[in-house]
Amino acid sequence: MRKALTIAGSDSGGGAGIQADLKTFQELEVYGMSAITAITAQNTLGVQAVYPLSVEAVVEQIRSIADDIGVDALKTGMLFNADIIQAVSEQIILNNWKNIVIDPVMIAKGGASLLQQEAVSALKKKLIPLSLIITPNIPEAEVIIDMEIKSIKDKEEAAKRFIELGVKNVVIKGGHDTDPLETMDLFYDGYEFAYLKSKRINTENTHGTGCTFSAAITAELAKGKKVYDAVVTAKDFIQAAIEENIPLGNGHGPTNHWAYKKRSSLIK
Ligand SMILES: Nc1ncnc2c1ncn2[C@@H]1O[C@H](COP(=O)(O)OP(=O)(O)O)[C@@H](O)[C@H]1O
Ligand SMILES: Cc1ncc(COP(=O)(O)OP(=O)(O)O)c(N)n1
Repeated sequence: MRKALTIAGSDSGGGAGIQADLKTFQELEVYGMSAITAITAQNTLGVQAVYPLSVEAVVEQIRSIADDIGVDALKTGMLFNADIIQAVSEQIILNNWKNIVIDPVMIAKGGASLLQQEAVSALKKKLIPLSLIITPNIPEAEVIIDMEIKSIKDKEEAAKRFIELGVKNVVIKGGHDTDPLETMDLFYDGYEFAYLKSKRINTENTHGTGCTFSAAITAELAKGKKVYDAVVTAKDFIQAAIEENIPLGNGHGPTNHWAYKKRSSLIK
């Protein structure tokens, strides 16, 4: 059984964070494990409260997993502060883990901050150089790379600058693109660009799309897929999950983690 770890925050509403990651791991048939960095009180309307855990609590969870079960691939989501980023980076080096997916979560849909501003520098200096792939949305890429992204050319330039930070691959996601009909995720491995396009689904229920997308990449890497192939599967997974989104609550509802597998079994 292949094993995937998520180091991220808990979303009590179940649409994003640890909960979205574990649902995705399950659907893609890898064994899911978690190290929780923060507990959020959250629902479809937004984040009502954030309770970060201590560095010690985060490290102890990672150690318990590393010492006994092992990890084939891991992703990070909400890391909240520079001390947690430093500690997670140290654990990655100590365990010589290579299949590292960074979802540089910064701000939730309702505007709540999930990463302290001063932690961006630790993310750039400590964690990004250790990672196999990073999956920023456009606002996150703009903060990390410190440039405006308005066009495909800008996305390409930002992708090149990510590689200069030491990460091996990057996907700049297109959920925040202005095109009303299409989303385009730009993949770059330092050599070639690939443009992953899909029909934009007209829905408010997109809570947790970034978490689910990066968790799907992690699951596929854990199974031994090549990076680009993992990204292509993740794009199909998130497209199906958004198309069959679940209208729960009064705000941004979650995506449907069952949709991809349900469709695959119908195709067989
Ligand atoms: N309305 C939509 N229709 C189709 N795909 C979408 C839509 N919104 C987001 N996506 C896809 O979901 C994934 C997450 O993207 P994005 O929303 O940019 O991330 P985040 O949740 O981190 O802000 C990407 O693959 C993106 O193309
Ligand atoms: C605990 C937690 N982690 C991450 C997020 C952000 O998730 P994301 O997939 O970027 O989705 P939205 O916040 O845009 O819906 C979160 N909200 N909570």
